[in-house]
Amino acid sequence: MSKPIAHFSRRYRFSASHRLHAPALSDEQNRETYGKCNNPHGHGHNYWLEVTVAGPIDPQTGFVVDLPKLDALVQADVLNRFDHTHLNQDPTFSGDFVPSTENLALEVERILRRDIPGLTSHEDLRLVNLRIEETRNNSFDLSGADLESMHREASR
Ligand SMILES: Nc1nc2c(c(=O)[nH]1)N=C([C@H](O)[C@H](O)COP(=O)(O)OP(=O)(O)OP(=O)(O)O)CN2
Ligand SMILES: [Zn+2]
Repeated sequence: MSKPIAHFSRRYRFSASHRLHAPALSDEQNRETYGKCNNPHGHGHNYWLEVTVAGPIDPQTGFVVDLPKLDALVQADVLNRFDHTHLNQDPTFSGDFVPSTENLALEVERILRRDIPGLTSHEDLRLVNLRIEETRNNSFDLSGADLESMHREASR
């Protein structure tokens, strides 16, 4: 019989600044589109990142994932890269890829999709939801079917 699958979520905190500005738009269009977030001086957020993985529960440990290993991965690949940085200066966001929270979620997903299967020996561990909360009111999810179709596209 196959092992029961469970979802496990873990939250992380990081702080970063950004300016929402699309190089392809005029200054006026940028102001119209992004309003106060287009201020040339930028502004900061204390982001929450929530990572949800799914996989078989190991009958010996009772765990879906080894937490210190997941923490070390997120720390090394995501938090060390973005915490206390200006996102517009990150190479990913230095061109046309605006550092909106949607695009930040896409970049974090790209990194974690690559590295999460390596956390277990069976490689059945999958990233099934990624949430970034930018403010108390704004949050962005990449989830379920959307992630699956992104994975299929990427592996073509
Ligand atoms: N679709 C998106 N819209 C907006 C994004 C985004 O990433 N995707 N980001 C922003 C800003 O970065 C902005 O700083 C958020 O500001 P605001 O909407 O004013 O924030 P809140 O009202 O939720 O919170 P306060 O801290 O009370 O200002 C804007 N839009
Ligand atoms: Zn902002």
